[in-house]
Amino acid sequence: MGSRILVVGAGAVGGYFGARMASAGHDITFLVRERRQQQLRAEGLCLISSAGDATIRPQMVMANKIDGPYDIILLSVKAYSLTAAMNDFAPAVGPLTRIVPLLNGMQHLDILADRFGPAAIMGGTCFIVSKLDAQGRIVQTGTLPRLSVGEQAGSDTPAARTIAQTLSGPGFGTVFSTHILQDMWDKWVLLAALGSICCLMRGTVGEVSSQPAGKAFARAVIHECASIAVAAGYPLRDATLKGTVSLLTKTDSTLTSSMFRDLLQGAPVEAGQIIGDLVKRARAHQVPTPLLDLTDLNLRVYEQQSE
Ligand SMILES: NC(=O)C1=CN([C@@H]2O[C@H](COP(=O)(O)OP(=O)(O)OC[C@H]3O[C@@H](n4cnc5c(N)ncnc54)[C@H](OP(=O)(O)O)[C@@H]3O)[C@@H](O)[C@H]2O)C=CC1
Ligand SMILES: CC(C)(CO)C(=O)C(=O)O
Repeated sequence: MGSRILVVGAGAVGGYFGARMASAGHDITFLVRERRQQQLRAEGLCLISSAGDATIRPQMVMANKIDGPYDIILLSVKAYSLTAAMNDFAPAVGPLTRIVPLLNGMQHLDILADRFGPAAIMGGTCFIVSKLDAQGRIVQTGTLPRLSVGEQAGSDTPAARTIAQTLSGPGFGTVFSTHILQDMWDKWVLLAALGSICCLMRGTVGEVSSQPAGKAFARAVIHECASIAVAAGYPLRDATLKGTVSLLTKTDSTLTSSMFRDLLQGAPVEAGQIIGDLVKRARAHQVPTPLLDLTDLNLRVYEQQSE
């Protein structure tokens, strides 16, 4: 019998990967709340995607109807929804359940381990540019999305490989990683730098980099983020760092971070998870981060205005 998979968060990320896996025949159930359930019942779960549009009729469950443990929980809520989500999906966690979080940043790993035990929590990360439109459809743009999963300890076990094989489908690539914490740090450096570039300058990568001082600014932000990774014991490989610099200094790039897109819509942002936690780690290692401090301040003011 195949694994029972609960996707927690039928939004831009979980909805995309979950729908793709469901269309490949995996046993996928989405944990949803009232409003999203009604929307998905009425319209289906619709993907508008560079990898091909699709609409599925998703299998859904509300928190009070969870009927026992699932084998895998794919977690894709925003960081500020994590505590409430953990309370909601707790009945789906049994002694053998593995939780694969796709949140950006790192601090959710400790929060999840405190609640469900370290053995339940795998490492995970994803590359996807997606958002929900006004009708609740998932709009994915750009290159083929990718999901990476692995044991936090880096062990290569048949069980972990099976989970990676299970979390697969058309319309995205899956990587089984034996260095998932490094992958998560690599992604965090990229994302914190991208978030800082876009949020501080209120523009796309290309809009910033095509200004005279833009590339130097982008490089300085990346350097700050990367130096925190070094101090934390997860230095980026030269090729990874070069790739990040190249991606974030392209003058014709329309890339933005999901945090910036949220900010433009006046929505809550994951400032604490993506920037605040990185600044905290920088202070702990005495790494100076004047540009990230500015982003942190900028986003705190935004959050205060939104209260
Ligand atoms: N979007 C992107 O391009 C990328 C995002 N990420 C990361 O992925 C994570 C998820 O982001 P994203 O998918 O964009 O966010 P979205 O806001 O699009 O989706 C989050 C979903 O979680 C649901 N949710 C929250 N709490 C609960 C709960 N208690 N029970 C059930 N559902 C719940 C929300 O449902 P409801 O409608 O009920 O509020 C919403 O549909 C973030 O950490 C983000 O940084 C990573 C890579 C790219
Ligand atoms: C860096 C990027 C665009 C890639 O997935 C992302 O994670 C985000 O915007 O949240």
